[in-house]
Amino acid sequence: MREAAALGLEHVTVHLGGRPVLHDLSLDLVPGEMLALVGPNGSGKTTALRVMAGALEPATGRVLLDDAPLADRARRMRARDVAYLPQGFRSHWNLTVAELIRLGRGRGAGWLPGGAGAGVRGRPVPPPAALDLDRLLTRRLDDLSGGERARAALAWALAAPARLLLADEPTASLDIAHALAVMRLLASLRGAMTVVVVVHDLGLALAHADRVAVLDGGRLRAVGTPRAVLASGAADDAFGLSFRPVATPSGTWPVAVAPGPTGEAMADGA
Ligand SMILES: Nc1ncnc2c1ncn2[C@@H]1O[C@H](COP(=O)(O)OP(=O)(O)OP(=O)(O)O)[C@@H](O)[C@H]1O
Repeated sequence: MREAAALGLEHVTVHLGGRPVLHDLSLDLVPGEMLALVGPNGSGKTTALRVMAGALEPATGRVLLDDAPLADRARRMRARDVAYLPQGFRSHWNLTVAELIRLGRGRGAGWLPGGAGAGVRGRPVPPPAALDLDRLLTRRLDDLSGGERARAALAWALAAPARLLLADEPTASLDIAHALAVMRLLASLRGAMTVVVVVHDLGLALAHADRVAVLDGGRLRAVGTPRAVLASGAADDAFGLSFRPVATPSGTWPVAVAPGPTGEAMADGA
């Protein structure tokens, strides 16, 4: 099996529209980990992901993939190692779901229709059913709902042979059950792939990621285990809310909670 990718950002600064958007961002991904990137709107999550994907050149600093500058890698080689799922991904063509997935495979991978267990160069490839796509394979993208299209887009990204997945809000348009299924699926790829996922639902992020990175105002405010990040207060500061872990009937999940509209927690039994 090929090793999961190691990626590092070294003192990355990005300016967009004449404004600094990322400030001196340094972050090392642990090979095979799942890292959730969280932060308020406009905090720089998409920009950071684009830099990691090599889609955006930093003004200063550099990006290393397996200890070599990403910028030195030919675009085609980059695509073989890094699967980047942009926010609100749209295909140029009105393909069927199966065709879109084949397009992903065209980046050198092998999608296995309906087959689980086998994989791409040793990496397991989830079957379409893992994204609830098995009944949608012959449907065209324009005829799908937003959430169905989002799941097809993730399948496209996962069909690549990449060892690093950069997924920008893959759960944004999904219902709670599909969002949970996607996070569980990404978590199941740990070890074989390094996964960075931008997610707005802090509960999902904290419950599934090995580590969480909090961006705020283009700066990295905290990075660490969900428990440590929650305890650091970085999320509270970034969002201006109060989050805390709660015990659930299924165990001690670090679920993020915020006050209700009145500023009060919901009363027991309400
Ligand atoms: N092309 C651009 N030109 C100028 N400013 C930009 C450009 N793209 C993004 N920005 C600005 O950069 C900042 C970071 O944007 P980015 O998309 O990285 O944020 P984000 O954390 O992903 O936000 P969201 O949660 O809303 O998706 C924002 O203030 C945004 O307005």
